Amino acid sequence: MAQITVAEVLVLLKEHNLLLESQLSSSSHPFDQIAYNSKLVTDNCLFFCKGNFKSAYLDDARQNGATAYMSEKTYQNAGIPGIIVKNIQKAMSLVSAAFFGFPQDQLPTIAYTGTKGKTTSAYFTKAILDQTYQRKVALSSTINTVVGLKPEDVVKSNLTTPESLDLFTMMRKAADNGMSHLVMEVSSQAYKKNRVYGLHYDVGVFLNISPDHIGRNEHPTFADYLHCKEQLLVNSDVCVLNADGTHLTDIFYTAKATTQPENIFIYGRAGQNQETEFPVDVEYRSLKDSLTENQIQVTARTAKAKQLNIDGVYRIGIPGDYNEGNAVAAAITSALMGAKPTEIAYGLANTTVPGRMEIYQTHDHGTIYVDYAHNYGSLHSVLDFLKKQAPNGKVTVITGSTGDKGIDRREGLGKAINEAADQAYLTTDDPATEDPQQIAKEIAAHIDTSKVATTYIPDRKQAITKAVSESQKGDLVVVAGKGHDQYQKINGKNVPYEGDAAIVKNLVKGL
Ligand SMILES: CC(=O)N[C@H]1[C@@H](OP(=O)(O)OP(=O)(O)OC[C@H]2O[C@@H](n3ccc(=O)[nH]c3=O)[C@H](O)[C@@H]2O)O[C@H](CO)[C@@H](O)[C@@H]1O[C@H](C)C(=O)N[C@@H](C)C(=O)N[C@H](CCC(=O)O)C(=O)O
Ligand SMILES: Nc1ncnc2c1ncn2[C@@H]1O[C@H](COP(=O)(O)OP(=O)(O)OP(=O)(O)O)[C@@H](O)[C@H]1O
Repeated sequence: MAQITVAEVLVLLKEHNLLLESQLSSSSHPFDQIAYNSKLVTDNCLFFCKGNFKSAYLDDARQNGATAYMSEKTYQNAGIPGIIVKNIQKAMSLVSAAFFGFPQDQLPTIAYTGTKGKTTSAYFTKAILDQTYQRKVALSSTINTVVGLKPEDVVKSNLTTPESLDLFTMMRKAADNGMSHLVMEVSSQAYKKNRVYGLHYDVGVFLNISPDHIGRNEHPTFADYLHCKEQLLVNSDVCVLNADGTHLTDIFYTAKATTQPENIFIYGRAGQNQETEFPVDVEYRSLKDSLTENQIQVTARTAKAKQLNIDGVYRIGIPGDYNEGNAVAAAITSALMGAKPTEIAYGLANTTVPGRMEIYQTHDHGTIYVDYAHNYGSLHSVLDFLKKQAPNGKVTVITGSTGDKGIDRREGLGKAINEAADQAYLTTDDPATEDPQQIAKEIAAHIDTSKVATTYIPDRKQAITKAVSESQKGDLVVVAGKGHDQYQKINGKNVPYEGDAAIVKNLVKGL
């Protein structure tokens, strides 16, 4: 049973210079539970007060069995003693790791960060390593969290990277279930909010960065966004970097500050004019990229890369030329964890990722793609790819954009549509407290509507139905932004929604 004593908590906090005051004397009395949500508190619990906290939650926690609290401020009438710390998020992460017995020591971890491709790369990696390690690969991703082999060990995720206490809980379960590795996505918010403070990874991958998540409640500036993402490299033993993205020099020197260059692997597309003074270790070239799959040739260029033993031709079961880079990242990280080329080949050919370039064929109408693209970088990649693949077919996109966050996405989506789509249906996507029609207008402001026929249909299902049923053979229709999400976030509520994939799946039956 997981436990931690008061003395252990205090030593840990002192070691990290986080302790301000303790109203508890250092003792070997253990806490049986730790929690940050008062509703989940049980007997003899150490309760963390963090975030948008109300003192009523502390009363609730005490009534449910909390015997001490930890917080950045003192609550005079708490009725239980407090441990006051400089930074509650950092303290909670450190205490959670210790409470659960440092599960990361039993679970070699591959972590992905990047503006785009984290989920896809994580799924590729899990599919490969599942071959090598008899499916015993745990996963922490935006879509699902996997801690074991039973159906109940797979649950839907709430965040891309969970709160620290939840992350260490899942890692403990995975280790106890005999899982051999963990593949996880690490968002920039996870660093901003210290959800992964103190966690080290065996391999950390920096996929790419482009402006996103900048604004209210997220990152104040691009520099802050980049800084947060780069923390993954500072906390990784081996770093894998993509030469095809921007800011490589900055990213490389961040990695080099804590990692020997022989443990830094750079991969890139052959013939690409990369922004790099560093040699590319693993090069790939596209042999085939079609509307249904890719094929790549991977070649090691340096001595350390040759030791990975991954040279060869690989088929990738998910379309989109940008998935070639995601696949190479997964091949490198899997090889570092012991995967053989046959296992890499199987994993890359057989991975599917819910809501990422899912293909739905019709008999007499167009081909429909359900994809999670919801900013400039991703929508541009998808539309650009499809336009190149079907120069004579019409490319139609159905999309909206979120309210109250990612405001700059509206311009980005409009730009991407303007560059490569022939037709756009603007609709609703998690408008929160905003008016979806106003959001659509802001997207449309960046579209030359004399060139790209643009229509606003508020009901998302109606917009999808119209676009799909009007498409002709050879046309390509992209339903972008929501994938399998089964809700619309409206005025603080998750309003049930069928999901793009479910709607399209039903629609194409009769077409
Ligand atoms: C702004 C922000 O980061 N908020 C996160 C934060 O919220 P918070 O700590 O302020 O929590 P809160 O819900 O306001 O409640 C305050 C505290 O009171 C407690 N409480 C509350 C009610 C009660 O009855 N009793 C009680 O004890 C809560 O458990 C909590 O500890 O901690 C919560 C988990 O503990 C997160 O769910 C929440 O993420 C919000 C919802 C969120 O969606 N964040 C997004 C921006 C995010 O992190 N996204 C990234 C992906 C983006 C990317 O790709 O970069 C992600 O990793 O998912
Ligand atoms: N390497 C890439 N470069 C550009 N676009 C990509 C890349 N990989 C995936 N995409 C696009 O981004 C979308 C989201 O991909 P994925 O879920 O793998 O990324 P993510 O980093 O997990 O995204 P998010 O943070 O939005 O959850 C895909 O549906 C696809 O449109």
